[in-house]
Amino acid sequence: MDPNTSYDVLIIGGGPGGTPAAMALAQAGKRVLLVEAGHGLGGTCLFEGCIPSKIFRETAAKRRELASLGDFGLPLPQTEGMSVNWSAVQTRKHHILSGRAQGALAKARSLPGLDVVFGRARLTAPRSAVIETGGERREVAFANALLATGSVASPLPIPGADLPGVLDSTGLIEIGFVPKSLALIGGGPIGVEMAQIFAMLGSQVTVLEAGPRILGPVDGVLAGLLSERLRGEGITVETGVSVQAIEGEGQQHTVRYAHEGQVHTVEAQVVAIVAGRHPNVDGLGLETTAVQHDRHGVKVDATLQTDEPGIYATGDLVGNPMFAHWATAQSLAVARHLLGAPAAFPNPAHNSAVIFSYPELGMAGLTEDAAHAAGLEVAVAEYDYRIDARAQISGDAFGRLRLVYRKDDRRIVGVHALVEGAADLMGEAALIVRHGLTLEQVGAAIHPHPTLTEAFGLTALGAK
Ligand SMILES: Cc1cc2nc3c(=O)[nH]c(=O)nc-3n(C[C@H](O)[C@H](O)[C@H](O)COP(=O)(O)OP(=O)(O)OC[C@H]3O[C@@H](n4cnc5c(N)ncnc54)[C@H](O)[C@@H]3O)c2cc1C
Ligand SMILES: NC(=O)c1ccc[n+]([C@@H]2O[C@H](COP(=O)([O-])OP(=O)(O)OC[C@H]3O[C@@H](n4cnc5c(N)ncnc54)[C@H](O)[C@@H]3O)[C@@H](O)[C@H]2O)c1
Repeated sequence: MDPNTSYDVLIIGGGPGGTPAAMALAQAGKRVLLVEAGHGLGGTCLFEGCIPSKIFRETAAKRRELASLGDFGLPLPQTEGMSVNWSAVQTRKHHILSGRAQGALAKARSLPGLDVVFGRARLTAPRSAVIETGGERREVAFANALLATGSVASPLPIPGADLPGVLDSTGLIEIGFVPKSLALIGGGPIGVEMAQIFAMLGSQVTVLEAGPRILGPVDGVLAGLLSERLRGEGITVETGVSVQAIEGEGQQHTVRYAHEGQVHTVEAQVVAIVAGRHPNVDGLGLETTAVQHDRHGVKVDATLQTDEPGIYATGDLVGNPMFAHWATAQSLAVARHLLGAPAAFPNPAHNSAVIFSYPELGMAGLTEDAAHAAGLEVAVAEYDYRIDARAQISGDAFGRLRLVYRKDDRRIVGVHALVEGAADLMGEAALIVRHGLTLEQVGAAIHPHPTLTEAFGLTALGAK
């Protein structure tokens, strides 16, 4: 075999589902080809998702903080209606993104066994692929492949969805101004995060959600509290709607939707469709292999192997859950598996995540509903962050902690926290559910005072 065109492992997609496996396999001595269609390593998470959206949130949160400084004995003049230098925010974003992409590429290029190629890969048979870069074509053979091409925004089949001024989440990440008004179609993690970011920056925001509530799969009590918070901050949240059409052009749009049998309209300068994402299989050449997929994702077994022996898939391409850290955990597990090492494939019952709403909503393990659906007999111990010392000191004593535990052995199977700072509580939460700690074990740990994490011990000790 030609060593220039033949690889131990071909990895398609340089996001969190592809790059970690590429590096781990190359570090272990495998000859690996990593192909990325974009212009840098990092995927949706780095260029259009996790990182840029949190960069925007940081600016929005700082603006909000400045506006509340008077409550902390620091009255500043003219914080009300403070303008936002949006081009400076976008420049800061580009700076962070390019620095991170350069760092990832430098690390990848330092590994002798790893070839990184920027181009589009397409499978041509179960053990071969073609890579197209500009006008050039290169054919490669491989022993194993990992497909990690992620997901793309799902379009809405309604009139006006393809109007030039109607954006998806990538369009919002690239937007050149803070809109006066913004209508978001979809109240999932993207809709909620964007709603609060732009509302904090001064936009008049409407969220139109088809389901009975925003953030359908998360803890219902916390989603309800967050929904109240959004409404209290002037965001219009409509649930149970059926969006019918988008009209308008340039800077003025009208969204028509039905709600409880009545037709309503909302006017907005910018409309964004953020109604879910689906696996990115287009042009991947899956039809030349036995790999099977449907609209939810590529079919895989417990070792993330597809129906084509030797070809694996990870991350958003496999479907829900769609999180960067989940994609990375899968990627590293596939690498270990291919190296013949014991691999712990990630278990959804142990996943953790944070919705970067305001306040943050963190979750690890099962919700109460998911535990019941799994046939577990569970109870919930709750803590109200209004009485919490740290939350009171921070000036935002709002939110709830909910520990879902099994009634038989008092093991905690789910941790759900809505409080500003919840993101940093999820490390402990992930360990609690991953290792099945009991209420008594968590209660016995000494949590420092005054911190938000104290609530874990207090809630565990106070459970019936
Ligand atoms: C607005 C937004 C905010 C988000 N925020 C968070 C967050 O805060 N936390 C979190 O955990 N998750 C977040 N996510 C989800 C997260 O971005 C994804 O779950 C994660 O990026 C999935 O990683 P992946 O590697 O599977 O796919 P991707 O990151 O999408 O990477 C796939 C890569 O494959 C490349 N590719 C596609 N086709 C080909 C081809 N034929 N040849 C070569 N390369 C190809 C693409 O260019 C892309 O770089 C967010 C997503 C969005 C859209
Ligand atoms: N902080 C994070 O970890 C984070 C942040 C953003 C996105 N993400 C990930 O990215 C993925 C995509 O996020 P998303 O929010 O687009 O998807 P989602 O599928 O999680 O939510 C989409 C929402 O849109 C609603 N919807 C669907 N069709 C609709 C319609 N016609 N009209 C109105 N509402 C409609 C759905 O009911 C749902 O509530 C998610 O899987 C999520 O895990 C994660």
